This record gives sequence, structure tokens and C-alpha cells, in this order.
Amino acid sequence: MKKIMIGDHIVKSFGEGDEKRNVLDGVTVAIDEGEFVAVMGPSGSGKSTLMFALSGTDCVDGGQVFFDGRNLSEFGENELADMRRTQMGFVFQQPTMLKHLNILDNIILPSMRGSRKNAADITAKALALMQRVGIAELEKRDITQVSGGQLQRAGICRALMNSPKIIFGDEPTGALNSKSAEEIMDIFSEINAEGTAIMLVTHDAKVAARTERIMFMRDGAIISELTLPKFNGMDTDGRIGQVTAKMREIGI
Ligand SMILES: Nc1ncnc2c1ncn2[C@@H]1O[C@H](COP(=O)(O)OP(=O)(O)OP(=O)(O)O)[C@@H](O)[C@H]1O
Repeated sequence: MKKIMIGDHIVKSFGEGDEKRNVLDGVTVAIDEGEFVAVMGPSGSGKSTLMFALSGTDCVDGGQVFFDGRNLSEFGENELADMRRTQMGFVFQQPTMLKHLNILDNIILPSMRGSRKNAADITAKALALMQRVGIAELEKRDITQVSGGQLQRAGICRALMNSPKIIFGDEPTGALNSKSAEEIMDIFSEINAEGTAIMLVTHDAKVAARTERIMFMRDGAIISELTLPKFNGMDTDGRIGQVTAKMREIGI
């Protein structure tokens, strides 16, 4: 299977002089095309830092990162930003949206920038995505007039606008109630079933149990992994049980 993302002995440090410490301490990780992975670990173990390093959002202090076969260090700053915008999707705990724009405009705005596609095509794509995730009727709504779950669906639409090869999600269900979280995970499962790789950082065993490989981090290193069959809607409790048992075993 071709690797879409490779991190080879990534080192990332913060601080200066005596205060300097490695938040990622030589992490090696590879994600297959179309794979669905989760990263778990205690607060401060380096999960988000790993995600930012792999996505080229932050530069690394050591090691190398490859996306789709290309070393990120070969990219200029603009090219890297362009690649992130067109080939990667990002979903955060709280989608950052502009208050003076409605939901639809927030979804299409990043795609309008520097795009060769015309505005009508971009809008049509956004409306199709909104339909798909169940928020079609909210296109003209203000972002303050929708629920957290609806806003997160809009965030997912925005992330999908350019048909990315990989989606990075940092606690995408962290601010949602359990029903909304499950619905959002259903959407991620669907997106993954269509071939998009997904990497989610999560503290939630229920979320991780929907993926097919969980990397467990502690102190800037991946200390263990758990692989599961691709989720097909069955045996949810058994999968959650496996994740929690593994967490207990490694003391997370
Ligand atoms: N820009 C920064 N400057 C200095 N230290 C940082 C910076 N970003 C992260 N850190 C430190 O790096 C460590 C790892 O942070 P990171 O956000 O990756 O952890 P995490 O595992 O995602 O935690 P959480 O589950 O709480 O989100 C933490 O100790 C954090 O304080």
C-alpha cells in the first residue's frame, strides 16, 4: 500500500537553552493512502505537535516529513501553504469561522482564494457537501445561529472542498454531545470509505474505536499501537473495549 504521509524520526523542540526540550523525540510514523488512524495519549504528550509537523503547519527540527512521496523540506513556503490548502483538510475542535459571513460563504471562502475554478462550480460543490452532511437548509444562516454539531459539519464541508488526500482532525468531536459526536464520526467513516485518509487526535476511546489503527503517545514518542479491522458499523462495544483495555495496559 502506498504511503500518503511519512514522518521519519521527527524531532520538534520548544524553548531555549536549559529550558529546551524535545516535544517530539524522533517519532517515526507512516499513514497509508486511505487509512483511518487515531492518535491518543495524555495531555501534553505531543499529539497535536505531531499533527502540525506531519501537515507541514509547523517545521520540524530534525528528521523528515514526506507527503505523497515528496519531502516537505523541498517545498517553498508558498508552495507548502498551497499544498496544505489543496491536498489536505483540517478539522479542529471549534471550527474557526468568520462572524460576518454566513455558513455557505465560510465554507467556500478558502476555495475561492487562488482557485482556477469558477465561483458557480465552487458554490455548487459546497451546496452538495452541505446536503450530504445534512445542513443544506442552513446555507444563509449566521454562524451564531447554528448548533455546535451543525457548525462542525460546516467545518467538515470546508475541509472537503478541495477533495483532499488526507484530513487531519484535532479533537473534532471534543466540543460535541455524544449524539452529535457519533453523527460526526459517521460522516468521517463515510469520507474514509471513499478513499480519503484521516488522522484524528482524540482523548475519546469511542472515537478512536471507529478507526483502524490507534497510535498511543507518551512524552513525545509513540509507545504502542492497536490495529482494528475497518469499521463496518458492527461490534462497536467490542472495539471500544479493546481500546480501553489497551489504554489500561499501557497506563494512559
Ligand atoms: N508553541 C509552543 N511553544 C512551547 N511549547 C509548546 C508549544 N506547542 C506545544 N508546546 C508544548 O509541547 C507539549 C506537547 O503539546 P501538544 O499540544 O502537542 O500536546 P497534546 O498531546 O496534543 O496535548 P492535549 O491533549 O492537551 O491537546 C506540551 O508540553 C506543550 O506545552
